[in-house]
Amino acid sequence: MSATHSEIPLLDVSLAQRNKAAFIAQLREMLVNRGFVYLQKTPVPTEIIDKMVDSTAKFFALPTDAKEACDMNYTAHFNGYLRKGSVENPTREQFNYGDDNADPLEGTPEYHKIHGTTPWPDDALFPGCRAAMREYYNHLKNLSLQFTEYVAEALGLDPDGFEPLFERDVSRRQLRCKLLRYPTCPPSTTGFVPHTDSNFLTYLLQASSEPGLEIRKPSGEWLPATPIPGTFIVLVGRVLEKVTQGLVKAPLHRVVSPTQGTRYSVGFFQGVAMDTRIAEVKFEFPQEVVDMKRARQEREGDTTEYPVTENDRMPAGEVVLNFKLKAHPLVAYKFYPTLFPKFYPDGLPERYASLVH
Ligand SMILES: O=C(O)CCC(=O)C(=O)O
Ligand SMILES: [Fe+2]
Repeated sequence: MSATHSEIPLLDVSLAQRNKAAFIAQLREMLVNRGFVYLQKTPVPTEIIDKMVDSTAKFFALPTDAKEACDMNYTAHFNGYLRKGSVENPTREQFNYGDDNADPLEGTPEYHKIHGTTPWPDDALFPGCRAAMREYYNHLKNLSLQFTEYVAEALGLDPDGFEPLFERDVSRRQLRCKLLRYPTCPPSTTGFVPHTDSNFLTYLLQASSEPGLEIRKPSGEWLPATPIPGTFIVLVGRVLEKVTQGLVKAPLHRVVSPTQGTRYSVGFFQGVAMDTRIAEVKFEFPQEVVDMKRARQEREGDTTEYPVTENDRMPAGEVVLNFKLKAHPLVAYKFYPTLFPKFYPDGLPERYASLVH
């Protein structure tokens, strides 16, 4: 079943230049009432998107040993290739990359190591891979900087209202690109389990025509997030939900594997500064927006509260690192020896022992 047009909130980003007030009003309605938006007519040029779509398929088509030469377990930074077969990725393959000029600064806390270089494929095997992906990253970075201002305005803050959450040095922002490949599977095979994103905002490019992404509606039904060429789906993450006390909600979403063809997607994940402690950041939102939230909560019977948790008192980078160390035992073993025993008191799980080298 495909989604009806009215269920897909399409936002024309070029409207911001022509009629800012109308644009902000539309964005506010979409953010508060849905938690996701399809952006169309963004400043990201079509040829940059096309090149990224092409590069994504080409990366995964590399021989296995070329992909494994970029294994995520070769660096401390959770960038690189992740073969299928792990608990979080039973069927899909993944490649993560971040900023190439981002190795941790001397004397910073250990969790600053989450930010760093990427093991790229050999340029002789895939000429131009890194350049095309870097170009896409830079465009998405600019989009995220601009869109964050729009989100602040839509929620009644000044355009730079969310700045206290982010790294002051724009070159050290917590941004990561994640390429995904979902192969053909039997009907109803999970490609990625239902989850909410943990970050601030996610900008998702569906890089093929195969369906599969679904977003849960408040009624509990799953809405197919049909791929629409030239659009990015922006999903609210849990940090944004938390710092707005639920003015905007992080939508639950999942991927059902394709039953024919191959599905590709590219997520661009925007996180807050590594040293930000969510509990220490406070915003004042106008009554008008708070009233929209109340109306939505009443409609949906939503009584969620947002108490301060232990994680909210910790630096955001430490929260991310703890989560990643649980998912990547070999990286914990090789690069975080002082933290390793806390997460793996019985040592490295058996199936990883053969991979230590
Ligand atoms: O592949 C997709 O379209 C979505 C992936 C996703 O939700 C995620 O990796 O967080
Ligand atoms: Fe997600």
